[in-house]
Amino acid sequence: MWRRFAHLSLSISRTKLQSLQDPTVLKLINTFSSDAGNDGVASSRKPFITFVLGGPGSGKGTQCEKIASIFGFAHLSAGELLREEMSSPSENGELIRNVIKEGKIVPSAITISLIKRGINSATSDKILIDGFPRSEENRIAFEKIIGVEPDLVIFFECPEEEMVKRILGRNQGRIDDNMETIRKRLKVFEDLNMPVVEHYSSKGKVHKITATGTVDEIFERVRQVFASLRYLKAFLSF
Ligand SMILES: Nc1ncnc2c1ncn2[C@@H]1O[C@H](COP(=O)(O)OP(=O)(O)O)[C@@H](O)[C@H]1O
Ligand SMILES: Nc1ccn([C@@H]2O[C@H](COP(=O)(O)OP(=O)(O)O)[C@@H](O)[C@H]2O)c(=O)n1
Ligand SMILES: [Mg+2]
Repeated sequence: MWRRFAHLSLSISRTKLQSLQDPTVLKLINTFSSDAGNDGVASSRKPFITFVLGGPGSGKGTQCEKIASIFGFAHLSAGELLREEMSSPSENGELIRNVIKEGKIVPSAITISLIKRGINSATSDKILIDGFPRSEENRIAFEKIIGVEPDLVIFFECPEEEMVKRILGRNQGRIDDNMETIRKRLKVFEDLNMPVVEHYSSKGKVHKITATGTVDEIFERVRQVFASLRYLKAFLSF
């Protein structure tokens, strides 16, 4: 069982922290103080899990790399893990290829087993899970198998035409970066991924980031969210 993540070995009192009146900090105090321990991953300590969501091409991967390098998070991209699995001699390779080519969602059991392996081998207990959960089915299966909810959800909001422009300029040779698959991915995003964003919004876990502008302008918005985590960390021993 994971130990309480920030098991209240506070250097100052909870009351004093709450007197700071910063809504992000208050939300995180509640998050850190709740015991969501489970045996879903093989760590004695519950990792701090951030889901990073947004439409295809909204800049999730780009921003995650910066968050990882500046704030010391491990970055697990669900799409990247699936592409690696697809290219390895895996029994699921053909299935994954067909699903990705169609812009659909790979069965949760496959994706979650890759994520679980990633969490277990991560060198940081702060984890970014990029591009997951992509559907309510993904979300419910993760919460059941891993046994925790995310501590934080970042949602990149970006207009469709900007996402399409970025994907078409990405040039990574991906089998799904063509106009026919992009259309399907945008529809899957609206139909299946937005309900996940709405679910976590209703739980007060979502930080919505306007994902237009330069990479650095967007990162400045992201940085503020993570800077408040770091600020909180100064008061908590974890
Ligand atoms: N703010 C931005 N402005 C212009 N291009 C961007 C921006 N952020 C990312 N890109 C580029 O857009 C493409 C998609 O970004 P990526 O991070 O792969 O998005 P996602 O992971 O959400 O699909 C990449 O080629 C990336 O370099
Ligand atoms: N949780 C996930 C994540 C990705 N995928 C598949 O992998 C594809 C690429 O995901 P990705 O996250 O790399 O794509 P981008 O949003 O980064 O462009 C998706 O369109 C899905 O087909 C999935 O099935 N389940
Ligand atoms: Mg990506």
